[in-house]
Amino acid sequence: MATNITFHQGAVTEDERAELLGQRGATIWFTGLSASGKSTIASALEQHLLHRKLHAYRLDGDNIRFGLNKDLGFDQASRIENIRRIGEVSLLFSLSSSITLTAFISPYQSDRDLARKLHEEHKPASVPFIEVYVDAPLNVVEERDPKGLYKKARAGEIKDFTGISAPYEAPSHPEIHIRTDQVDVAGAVAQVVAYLEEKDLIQKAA
Ligand SMILES: Nc1ncnc2c1ncn2[C@@H]1O[C@H](COP(=O)(O)OS(=O)(=O)O)[C@@H](OP(=O)(O)O)[C@H]1O
Ligand SMILES: Nc1ncnc2c1ncn2[C@@H]1O[C@H](COP(=O)(O)OP(=O)(O)O)[C@@H](O)[C@H]1O
Repeated sequence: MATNITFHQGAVTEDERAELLGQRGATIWFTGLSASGKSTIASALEQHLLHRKLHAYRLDGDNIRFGLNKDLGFDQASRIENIRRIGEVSLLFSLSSSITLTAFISPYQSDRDLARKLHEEHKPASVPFIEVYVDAPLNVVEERDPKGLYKKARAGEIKDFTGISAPYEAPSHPEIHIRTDQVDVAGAVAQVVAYLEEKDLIQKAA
């Protein structure tokens, strides 16, 4: 049977992949308390990027904690392993030229730093890693409490709950700091898009 498939010699380099697909990957790592707005902002940003015809993909609890990481709970060791695996997966997505959005509490600075190191020390070329601190005070997220989890945590029905009975280490030097008690979702997305454009990670909108 005749085919018109053209075979190319040798493996595609990372530069060639970016050239062929018209975009480079990057990982945008959202971190913050439960109900701070990570998923809401990451979803809105994903939609925005897709409508600009950019490849973007969001990793969050729904597609990671119910699949790859369904063996993990919320004790410290499980959270460390959760974030370690997500760091590895996000690197692979970004190497495939996707703009990868991760939306996990990721409460420990050391774990976020490991994910960053994995991206930045990748050979032959580092992969951009953008830490986004989705920041809202505890009283605000407790007031939002969309899933009723803070109420349960206060009542002692959920143990090791971040912000109540488990720690959250706020990023000391995030690339982007979003105060979701002060900006709305559109404003938050605009903040990230402006950063991506300024760093030439995406082209400025026409
Ligand atoms: N003990 C405890 N502490 C914090 N969160 C809990 C807990 N138990 C369940 N949940 C729900 O799980 C979501 C957080 O999962 P993550 O994978 O983002 O957590 S972590 O990064 O491993 O810390 C978190 O979802 P988000 O609200 O989207 O952050 C909660 O809905
Ligand atoms: N500025 C804002 N940015 C993001 N979410 C907001 C904002 N203001 C209010 N919210 C609300 O807060 C909640 C955040 O929930 P979610 O995005 O699931 O948080 P997380 O993923 O951090 O747990 C949603 O109900 C959202 O509508």
